Amino acid sequence: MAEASPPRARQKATGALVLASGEVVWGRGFGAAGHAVGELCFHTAMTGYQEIMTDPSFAGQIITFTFPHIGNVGTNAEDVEASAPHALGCVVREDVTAPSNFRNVQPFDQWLRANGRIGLAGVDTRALTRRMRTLGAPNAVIAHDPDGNFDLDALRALARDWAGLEGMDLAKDVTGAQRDWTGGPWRLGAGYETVTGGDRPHVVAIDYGAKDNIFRNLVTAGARVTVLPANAGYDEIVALKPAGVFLSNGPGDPAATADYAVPTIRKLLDADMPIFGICLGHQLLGLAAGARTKKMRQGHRGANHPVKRLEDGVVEITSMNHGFTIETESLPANVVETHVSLFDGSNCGIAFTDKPVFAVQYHPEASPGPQDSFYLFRRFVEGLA
Ligand SMILES: NC(=O)CC[C@H](N)C(=O)O
Repeated sequence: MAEASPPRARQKATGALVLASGEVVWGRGFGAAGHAVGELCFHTAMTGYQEIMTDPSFAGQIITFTFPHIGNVGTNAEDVEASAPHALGCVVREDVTAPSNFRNVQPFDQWLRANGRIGLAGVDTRALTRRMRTLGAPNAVIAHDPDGNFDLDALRALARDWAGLEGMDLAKDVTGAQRDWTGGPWRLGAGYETVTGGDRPHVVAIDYGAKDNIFRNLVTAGARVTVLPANAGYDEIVALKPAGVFLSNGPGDPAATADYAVPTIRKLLDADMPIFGICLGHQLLGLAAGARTKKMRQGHRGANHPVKRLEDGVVEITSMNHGFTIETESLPANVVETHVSLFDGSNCGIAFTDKPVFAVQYHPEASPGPQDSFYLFRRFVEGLA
C-alpha cells in the first residue's frame, strides 16, 4: 500500500483578528507590524481603497473590504482624502499582488507600512461580513507579527476592554488647523487645479475630520473656502464674514462631539447663517436642531447605497460611511426629512423650513463612489451668491 503523503506543512499565520468575544480569525499580515484596537466594520465599495483608508471618518475603525482584490493598483499621492490613512487597518480576502497601474507610485503593502497601518489577508471576508450582519460590528484587535508570535490573552483583553465608538469624540484628534483651501478639480496629468482670486462667495468650513474632496467640490462649485478647526467658536467663525458655513464629516459619536460643536451651530442657526452639512456635520446639525442621534445596529459603508430624494422621488446612488444616525421621529417641526435610505429607511437628509440650512447623511463628494449628488454643492454655493 502506498504511503499516505505527509500532511502539508501548515503555513504559520502572521496576522490575526481578535474579536472582543474571544474568537480569533487567522490570516497573513502585511503592511506595518504591531497591533491596533478599534471597531470592525465592512465596506462594500469595489474601488477606491486608498480614498477609503485615508477618510478621517474611519479613525478608530478596522475595515473589512468585501471586494476580494484590494491593493492591486497600488497607491499614489493624488487619490487621498487626507495626508495619511486614518483607518487602523484593513482585512482582505486575497493577498495583495504587485501593483498594475500606470498611476502607481508605491505598492499598497509598502504604503501601509510607511504609514503604520496593518493589513490582514487570506481571511474569509464573506463569513466575517455575514457575522457582522447578524451580530453587529464587534470591537476587535488587528495584529501582525512576521514571526507569527501572538499573545492571544493580552490581545483578547485589549479587544474586550476597549470602550467602543459609542460616546467617543474622535473629531478633536483628526481636525486640522485654520487654512485657506485652494484645491479644485482634478485632471489626469495636471493634478488638482489651484483656484485663487475672483469674486467668490466665502464659505467657512468646519473640519471635524473632513475628506479633502468635499473642499475641492466647494471650490469647484464656485466658493472661496477657509477651513477652521472643529472647536472654532461662533465669534471666530463670523469674524471671517462668511456667506455660508459648511459642517464636515468626521469620526466618532456625534453626541460626544456635541458639547463643543452644537452650541456653536445653534448660534449660527439663531443668526440665520446659511449652512450645509455632510455626515457627522449632518448629525451635529440635527442635534443642534433638537433631534437625537443613535448608534446603528448596522452601519452603512459602501459606494452604491440608494437614497430617495423625497422632493421629487428621484433615486441617487450614493457613497456612504456612517455608523450613527439621526432618529427621524425626533426631528422638530421646522426640520423636514429630505432624503431616505432605500436599504433600511434611515434618515439621509434634512432641511429647515424656515432657514437656508440643509444637510445629508451620505457623501455627495463621492471619492470613491458615484457622482449623482454633486448638485448639492452647487445648490449650496449658488444659494450664497
Ligand atoms: N463619515 C462620517 O462623517 C461619519 C459620521 C459618524 N462618525 C458616524 O459614524 O456615523
